[in-house]
Amino acid sequence: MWRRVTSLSPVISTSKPTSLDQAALGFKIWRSSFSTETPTLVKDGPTSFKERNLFITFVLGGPGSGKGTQCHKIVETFGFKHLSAGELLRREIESNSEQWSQMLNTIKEGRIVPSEVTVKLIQQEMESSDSNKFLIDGFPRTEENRIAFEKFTGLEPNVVLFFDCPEEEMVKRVLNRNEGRVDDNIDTVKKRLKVFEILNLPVIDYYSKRGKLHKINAVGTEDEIFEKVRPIFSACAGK
Ligand SMILES: Nc1ncnc2c1ncn2[C@@H]1O[C@H](COP(=O)(O)OP(=O)(O)O)[C@@H](O)[C@H]1O
Ligand SMILES: O=c1ccn([C@@H]2O[C@H](COP(=O)(O)OP(=O)(O)O)[C@@H](O)[C@H]2O)c(=O)[nH]1
Ligand SMILES: [Mg+2]
Repeated sequence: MWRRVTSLSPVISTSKPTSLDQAALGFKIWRSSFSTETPTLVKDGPTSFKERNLFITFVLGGPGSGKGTQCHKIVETFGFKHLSAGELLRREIESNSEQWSQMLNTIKEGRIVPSEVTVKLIQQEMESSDSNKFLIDGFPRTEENRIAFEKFTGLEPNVVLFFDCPEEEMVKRVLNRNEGRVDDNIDTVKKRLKVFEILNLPVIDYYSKRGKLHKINAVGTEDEIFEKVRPIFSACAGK
């Protein structure tokens, strides 16, 4: 039986760091030097971020819920710069960066890469872009990701989108995605769904409580879903 993973009152506490939660899920933990108390990135972010008056959108949802697809439509219509956290990690793996094999194993097992790595990649992309409107797709995945992003960039999202999709539909879409991804197989998808429920729903809950969350029913055609997304940005973009 598939369930709809939309409960916003998770049994798991929202305030604990992910390493414990990942351990609770039975995962081996990728030990990183990272701790939110010992930053290796620039704490509070580069001053240029504050001067740039950025508009940040986080795009969340389970695997296959349509985040990337809707981001492309938002970019076409509203001209955001799209940063997919998963794509940035896959690019790092392909470039044989220092920790590529740990990243690859983490993704294969559906676990979450340490915040230090992901935040650094996102921050670098934001620094090198002229855009002042960013769609950050598939991040933050955990409360620890969220806290690390805020701490190191000094930024918070203006808007958070949550594509709410039944598990059965997400599984069907992922297994038909056909992009040759190492994590698009039934075993990894089951793990990713579990990780989504335990680690990502608390982040969604956090933004819901702060009035930033736009929950969108992600069942329907791509165009039907985009018609629910459009009004969220029309108000600020005049379209
Ligand atoms: N509304 C939709 N209905 C059916 N298939 C969809 C829909 N939106 C996206 N897809 C397809 O589902 C797969 C997963 O979509 P994607 O945007 O990559 O999701 P995510 O980034 O959330 O994992 C892709 O093959 C995509 O073409
Ligand atoms: O902030 C992130 C984003 C992605 N991932 C890893 O990258 C995988 C693929 O992420 P992506 O967003 O591309 O997957 P999608 O949800 O779009 O299918 C995830 O399962 C994680 O293993 C991660 O560790 N941290
Ligand atoms: Mg995606």
